[in-house]
Amino acid sequence: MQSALVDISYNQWLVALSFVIASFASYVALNLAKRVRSQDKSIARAWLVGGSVVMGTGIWSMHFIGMSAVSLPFAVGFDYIITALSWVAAVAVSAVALYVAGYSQLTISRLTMGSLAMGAGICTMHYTGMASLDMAPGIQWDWFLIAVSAAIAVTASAVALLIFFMLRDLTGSAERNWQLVAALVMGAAICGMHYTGMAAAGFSANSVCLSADQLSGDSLGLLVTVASSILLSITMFTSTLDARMQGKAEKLTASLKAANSELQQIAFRDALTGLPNRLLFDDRVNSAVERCRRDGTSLAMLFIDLDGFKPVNDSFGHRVGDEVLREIGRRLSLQLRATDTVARVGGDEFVLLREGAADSTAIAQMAQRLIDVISEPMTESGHDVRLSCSVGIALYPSDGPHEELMAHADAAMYSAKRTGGSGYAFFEPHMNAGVRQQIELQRDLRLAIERREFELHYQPKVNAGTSLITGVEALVRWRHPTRGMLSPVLFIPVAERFGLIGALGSWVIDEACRQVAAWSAQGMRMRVAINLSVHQLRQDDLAKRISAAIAQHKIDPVLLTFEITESVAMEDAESTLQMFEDLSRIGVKLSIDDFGTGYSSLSYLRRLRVGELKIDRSFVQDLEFSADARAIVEAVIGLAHVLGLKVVAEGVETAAQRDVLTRLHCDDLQGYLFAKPMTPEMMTKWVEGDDAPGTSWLAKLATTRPSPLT
Ligand SMILES: Nc1nc2c(ncn2[C@@H]2O[C@H](COP(=O)(O)O[C@H]3[C@@H](O)[C@H](n4cnc5c(=O)[nH]c(N)nc54)O[C@@H]3COP(=O)(O)O)[C@@H](O)[C@H]2O)c(=O)[nH]1
Repeated sequence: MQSALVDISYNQWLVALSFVIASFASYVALNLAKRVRSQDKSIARAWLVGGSVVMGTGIWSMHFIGMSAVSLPFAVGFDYIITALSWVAAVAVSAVALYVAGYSQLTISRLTMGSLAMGAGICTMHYTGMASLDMAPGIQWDWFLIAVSAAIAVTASAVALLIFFMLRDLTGSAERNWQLVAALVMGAAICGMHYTGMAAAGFSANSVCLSADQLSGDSLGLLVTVASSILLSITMFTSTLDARMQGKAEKLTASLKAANSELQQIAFRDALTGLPNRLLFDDRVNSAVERCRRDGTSLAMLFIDLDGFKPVNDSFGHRVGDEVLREIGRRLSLQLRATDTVARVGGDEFVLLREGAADSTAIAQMAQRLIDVISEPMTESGHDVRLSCSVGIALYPSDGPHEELMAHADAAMYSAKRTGGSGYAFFEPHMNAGVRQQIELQRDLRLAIERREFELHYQPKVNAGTSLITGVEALVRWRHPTRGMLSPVLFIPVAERFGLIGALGSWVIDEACRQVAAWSAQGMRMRVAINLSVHQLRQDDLAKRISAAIAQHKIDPVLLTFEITESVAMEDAESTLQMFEDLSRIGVKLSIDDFGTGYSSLSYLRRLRVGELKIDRSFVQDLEFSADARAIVEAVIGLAHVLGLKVVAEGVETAAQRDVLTRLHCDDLQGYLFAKPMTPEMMTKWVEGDDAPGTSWLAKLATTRPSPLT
């Protein structure tokens, strides 16, 4: 027979306190849930363990304070062991919650399993906690309210998980505000479960609490509140600090990653097309060759050179040319298989590497496909462009060691070009003759740059009217250890092709400056003209390098003239204009070499800050016999004078040529008639010539003299 139940009343302050603790614990729990998602697995694990203890303690204290809020008409106390077990249950619930929160996605099954496990844990904690009140007679339970409290526990857990996953994408104050709202909702849900659970318990009026002598006392609730609040606050502080540090570390890692990929992009990518550059391509070839050796497979290298790109660049301008190259890069990329690599290795040159090249028929089909896609018309900046390409193919291992593969593919490409372009050719040994020589020359050239095997020779220019020397042109020679003195015609193109012209050109500039300084020291104020190749002209720091050499040798910049061929000056008008501006700003003079072989426009010439035109040797040679050549030279001289430019005729070999040029008012003359290029020592003697040594550096050439040959 059941006895009458006592009316349970609650201390409202403690109820309110239990709500605050529940909300605080929820707020901290939401913070901790983010920490267990740390990238660093060991940090995540540490937060899971520590977080479960703290969060469990927080929830448990709420429950404990809630139990203490009940006022019963008899003394109560809590069984030590059972109370400790209820704490263990709270920690276990927290571990489940944090574990589920650690997943990157909340699936239905995770939500269901997680909330059921958490609900079960909360109920276990609560009812174990209730069981720590050892009552006689026992507590009379209202099973309906128990079921409701269990439902609230499961629902509150589900809501907590959902809220956490929803909050994850928020940042800053929005995140903090919503976290607070969510914590209050969760606090209310936890209290709802707890007090429903409490309402399910009925105590007989004649009950005695057998554990009254164990955990008890009025200040116990306060003690638990203070202890758990301190614990929660410390955890909250640590977690916030960790989040900040991790945020900073993540930002640092992200910016390091970005800087790294930017560096990679610069180092290994062609800036214009974004394709791999020569460096990256060589690296891929090395790896591919390794695989071929290991697996006994083969690979193909296709060298693709555009037919007709230069006229497009010249007529439509550099910007359209760039767009065309980008489009070609894109078209080639679309033809790639996952293991292929395509790179841009020169102005209009691309190379494609195909691993596991099955047979030559398949490769030929591929080459034809590349030609077809490149030949498709394109419209760039309103200009219709139609190009084609020549493709040279070299296979590994059949076409030789991999160091020579690109040169062989290149040679095959030239062979395809020679037969009219828009076609492909497989490498054949007879194509190799020139290639091998170029490779050897390139190798020797690298050593020569290190060993300084070069010399500058100087050829005078004389005034057509007075025959006074007006300056000299510096011409480089290579004293090859076995082949003797080599002409720049042989090695300058190789230096340009293999990227060595920068180093060689810098040496020439430095040596010419040194010689100007040496002549100055001897009392000879000699003007020296230096040739610049296209690659040098496109070096951003060219003006800086020249300035540095001028400063180092302490010479007057006006004594230096830089000669750039007309076709190079025309190739990229905008950047040429810019570079000429930069060079004239440092005080050096500029001259257009081989004039008449390119297609300069008058307006362009006016904008270029040049002071001199050099008429190409081919016109000079025809002067004696061709009226046309005379007419052209006369027109060029007239035009140059109108523009305020000095005219130099190069390649003057006969007295008759000299006389015609003098009659046409050409300013200066240069050629074998006066002297061949010579060493600086010979040049000094030649200059001093008939005059008493050291009296004057001006050699008055009344008649042509036999020239010292090199
Ligand atoms: N980028 C650089 N180019 C350079 C440098 N040094 C030379 N060069 C270029 O190499 C080309 C060949 O030069 P070189 O063999 O020295 O021939 C020069 C003269 O020897 C030759 N010349 C001079 N007078 C006559 C002549 O009466 N007849 C004749 N058949 N040849 C003659 O002409 C060359 C000079 O030409 P140019 O430069 O156009 O004034 C040549 O293109 C050089 O420019 C270098 O350091 N860097």
